[in-house]
Amino acid sequence: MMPLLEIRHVTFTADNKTVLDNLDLNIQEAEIHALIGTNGTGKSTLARLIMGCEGYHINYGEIFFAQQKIDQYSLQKRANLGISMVWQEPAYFEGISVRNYLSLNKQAELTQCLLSVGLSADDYLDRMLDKTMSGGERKRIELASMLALRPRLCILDEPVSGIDLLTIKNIISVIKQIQLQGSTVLLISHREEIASVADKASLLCGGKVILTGTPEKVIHSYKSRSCIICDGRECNHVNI
Ligand SMILES: Nc1ncnc2c1ncn2[C@@H]1O[C@H](COP(=O)(O)OP(=O)(O)OP(=O)(O)O)[C@@H](O)[C@H]1O
Repeated sequence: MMPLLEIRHVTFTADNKTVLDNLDLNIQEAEIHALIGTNGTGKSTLARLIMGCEGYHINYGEIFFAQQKIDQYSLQKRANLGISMVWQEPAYFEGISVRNYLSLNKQAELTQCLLSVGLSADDYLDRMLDKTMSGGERKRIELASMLALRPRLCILDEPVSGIDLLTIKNIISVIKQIQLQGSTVLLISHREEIASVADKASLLCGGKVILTGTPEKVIHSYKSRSCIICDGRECNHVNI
């Protein structure tokens, strides 16, 4: 089966530093694929390269989405193909209410979307997504927007950072719900309880994907071989 997202031999250099080095990664349609790796190994950088963010152009390699080569496409064109992301740091949207941001017509759907992330429609629908809302609240609403938007590929970068412990269970079920609604999910997370909801996982180290397998296998390898040793600069694990 052809993967939905295919990253072939991607190299990315920033400030004379090779962040991603001949990286390969395949993500199959409808799977939740967790991407694991220590701080600074390039997980968010890879997400930005897939999205097509400003300043993020691959130096070498190719990125295919649904069999189209997308690595030269603009962010907008990729978004139109159905690639969407919840950022590690949730954004502010001045002048936009939660109701408009979620842009669903039916009140019942809006209510359900917010309930999924543990928020009440009565309290939140008419609030603004600006500085009057906390980071965790904005993050939850961004996650709810994936349920509303139903993108073909949903990239979640550390979906529970800033989320309180009591809400983490809701977020895990939202990730599963996003998949059930038909999205493929690239799930970036350090946290075992989050990564273990995935169908498959990949371990990033030294700018490369060095292992792909079940989340259990990849988490075990990550913990026992401790990528902290190589600190993302020089990988001792390439020969796993
Ligand atoms: N535009 C850029 N300019 C300079 N350095 C960059 C740029 N983009 C990424 N980097 C560097 O690439 C490395 C990887 O960063 P990235 O944020 O992708 O790591 P990460 O794996 O997502 O880390 P974390 O788990 O801490 O979120 C970092 O050392 C970062 O400073």
